[in-house]
Amino acid sequence: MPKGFAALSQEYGPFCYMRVINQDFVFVNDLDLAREIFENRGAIYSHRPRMVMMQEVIKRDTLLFMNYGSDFARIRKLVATFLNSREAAKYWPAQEVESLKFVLAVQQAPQDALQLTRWTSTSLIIRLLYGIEVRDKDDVLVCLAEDFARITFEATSVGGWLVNYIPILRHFPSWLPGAGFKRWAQHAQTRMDEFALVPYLTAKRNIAAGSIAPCWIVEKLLGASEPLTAQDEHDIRQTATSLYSGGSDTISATISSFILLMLHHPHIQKKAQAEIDSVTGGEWVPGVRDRAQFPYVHCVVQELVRFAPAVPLVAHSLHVDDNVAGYDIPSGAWVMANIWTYTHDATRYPSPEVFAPERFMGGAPQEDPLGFVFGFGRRSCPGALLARASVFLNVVHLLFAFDIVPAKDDAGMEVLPPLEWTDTFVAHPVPFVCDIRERSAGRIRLLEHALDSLQ
Ligand code: HEM
Repeated sequence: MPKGFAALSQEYGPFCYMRVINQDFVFVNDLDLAREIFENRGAIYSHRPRMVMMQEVIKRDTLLFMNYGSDFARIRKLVATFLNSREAAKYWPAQEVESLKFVLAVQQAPQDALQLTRWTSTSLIIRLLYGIEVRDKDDVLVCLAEDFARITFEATSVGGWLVNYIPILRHFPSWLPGAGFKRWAQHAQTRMDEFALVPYLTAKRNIAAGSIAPCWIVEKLLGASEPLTAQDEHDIRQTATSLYSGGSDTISATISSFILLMLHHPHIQKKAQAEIDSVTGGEWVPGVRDRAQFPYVHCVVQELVRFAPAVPLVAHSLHVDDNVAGYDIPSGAWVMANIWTYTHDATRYPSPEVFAPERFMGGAPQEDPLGFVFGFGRRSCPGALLARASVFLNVVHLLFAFDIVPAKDDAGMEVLPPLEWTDTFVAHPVPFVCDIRERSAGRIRLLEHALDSLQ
């Protein structure tokens, strides 16, 4: 999908307009224009489009789907009590624990590396929000996060549901012929309710039993100076669900992309490992506070999010007609930030199809994609700092411990999986196999020791 939309941009330029049935779509294909629209004109362009299936049939009210207004402001303010730049370092120890657990689990079951990326990202967010430990990759909370991501994609896919274009259909009873979408929605709603309620009710039970680890929910439920109203509790639950849904799939996709890209670029893998080895001597395990000592690893992370942005396309909307650079943008249009196109713009990133961390080094580095792959303006990703620290940790710990190499087929030939990504809202590499080999037993012992000292 992103490549398809990028092709549209090459054909039609910085703006591309299309109408599907009765719905207007505007693709913003140029980064400067995106900044003008989503940042300078953020007071107008911070709504989300009307997505009837998601918002009104399945009735999801997570932050990602909320309109800009007073409810949004209230939830975003609560989000800021969990994620803000002053408190980011507070989470580093937990992030280091989760990253080390992840790498040690990969050592035990390298064939499960991709599923383990889902486990580690879900585990981190669940632990910080709800104080619950997610024990393994088959845990119900990991499955719920996976289902949430799948249902979100299916419910919001453009052209997927007639009800998105003819909203009155949402009033059809589910037994009528042609109302199969209602039955699908009922199932989706049940699953999404479970996603919101299972961790929340588990945390509340643990609070009642006096057996909960420090976490955001405890701070909010027990730390309030006045008794909580039903609205307060609803907001706390909604905020936690918003963060759980925003955080689990995106980091997992980024780390899976990293593994795939390392298979294709062994010389870059070796260069990053050489940096890690020269700094650590292979004798200590890096943490978040050591980031500045690994400039090349940082460039690998920048190139990773440029080459394979986890969220390649983002929809904003507006509630008044507007005109930008001579183009009319009608009220209610889906105004799409075509992030994949910005990261593959050859005028900004020469030879964009080449994976080259070196583009961010030297006296004239190319623009840092971390400045825009998390979105724009008032809707930009609140989890960016947390994500940046976790991606760094996962990358540096994987490279410290392993060589990531192609698997071999029955004839002993190396199999290099294709560089292909799913066309879902969060883009994962198409599932692939690879071989992940320990660099030395001593390094694994160091990781175990680092984990013991943090727990
Ligand atoms: C590599 C990891 C991540 C990437 C690439 C990413 C990217 C994005 C993007 C592009 C948006 C939409 C911004 C816009 O509309 O302009 C977004 C929204 C959001 N993200 Fe992230 N994200 C990541 C990790 C996280 C994490 C770890 C969390 C939570 C802990 C999170 C929570 C959210 C939420 C709640 C929203 C909705 C914000 C709103 O609608 O106001 N994200 N993210």
